[in-house]
Amino acid sequence: MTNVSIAVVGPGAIGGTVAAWLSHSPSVGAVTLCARTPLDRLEVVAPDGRLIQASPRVVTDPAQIAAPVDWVLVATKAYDVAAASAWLKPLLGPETRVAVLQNGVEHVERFSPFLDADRIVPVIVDIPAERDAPGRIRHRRNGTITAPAGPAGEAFCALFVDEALVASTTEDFTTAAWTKLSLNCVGAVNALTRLPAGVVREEGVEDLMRAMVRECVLVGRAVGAKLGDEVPDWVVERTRASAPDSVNSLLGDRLAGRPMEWDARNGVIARLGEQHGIAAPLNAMAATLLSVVE
Ligand SMILES: NC(=O)C1=CN([C@@H]2O[C@H](COP(=O)(O)OP(=O)(O)OC[C@H]3O[C@@H](n4cnc5c(N)ncnc54)[C@H](OP(=O)(O)O)[C@@H]3O)[C@@H](O)[C@H]2O)C=CC1
Ligand SMILES: CC(C)(CO)C(=O)C(=O)O
Repeated sequence: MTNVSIAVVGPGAIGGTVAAWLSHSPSVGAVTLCARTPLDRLEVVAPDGRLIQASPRVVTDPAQIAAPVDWVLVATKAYDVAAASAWLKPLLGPETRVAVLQNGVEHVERFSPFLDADRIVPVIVDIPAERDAPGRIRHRRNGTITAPAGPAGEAFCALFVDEALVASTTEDFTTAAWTKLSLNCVGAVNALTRLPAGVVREEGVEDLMRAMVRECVLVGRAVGAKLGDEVPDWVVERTRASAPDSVNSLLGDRLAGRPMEWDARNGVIARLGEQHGIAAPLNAMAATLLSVVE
């Protein structure tokens, strides 16, 4: 398919990065940014230092949408989904699909109150990106995008052509989502300490992170994810490999005084753990403390 029309709801760190790259994709026609805070254009510093620029149409009110699009990409934070859903009505035609680019494991559940579940394409993004100002983003390292196998997931992945964002489908989306949640749950350590990735090098922090991930692994297995015993070590290695000054999106929210995705990233482990008789006290504590300090 060529000349695909796309609307990105929530052009922040992830939405802005993806929109900038898609604006240069040969299969993509018009890109529209559905923003809460106005922005003039996108400038993304790519992992190799290139400046990727794009000037898509920016709208700040659903009334400004004149026609439906082929794809809606929602990249707001999980806690902004209800407000973001106001964009859906004018953007949806009979064939429109909605890709949800968010962290957590509840992409479909989050959007089900607002739209038919068969239109929703849940997407896992592993793209470290930091927004310095509206439309100004540092895309720190080449990223991956993972969607479920099937025609919709494949059509979505086909939009991405640059090696900076490698998109692929998986037959086992549950495992992909819980693997990413394993990585994300330890972000609470950064948000609670207000320290970037380098905090992993402080005494005792690696062990705390492994223990948090072990809870995630046990709950993930209970809901069908295939997570090996090596996942806690993998998370620590990945965190150690990040630039010590890199700021994950949870810490980014805390530093900016915004709400935080403590429920989507830690609370969910405790909630689903409780349903399956698995205690997850570290993640429960992280969620509670983050809810208090936000
Ligand atoms: N940043 C990262 O490195 C990664 C983030 N993620 C996940 O991706 C998702 C998005 O995160 P991220 O890009 O960091 O978040 P950001 O806070 O950078 O961006 C979210 C954007 O959504 C906008 N928004 C909120 N409500 C609305 C609304 N009603 N209508 C239109 N726009 C709205 C915000 O507007 P405003 O400009 O007013 O704040 C902001 O531009 C999260 O689930 C996160 O966990 C996943 C992988 C990596
Ligand atoms: C793992 C990481 C840091 C980047 O993909 C992320 O998911 C986030 O910042 O929320």
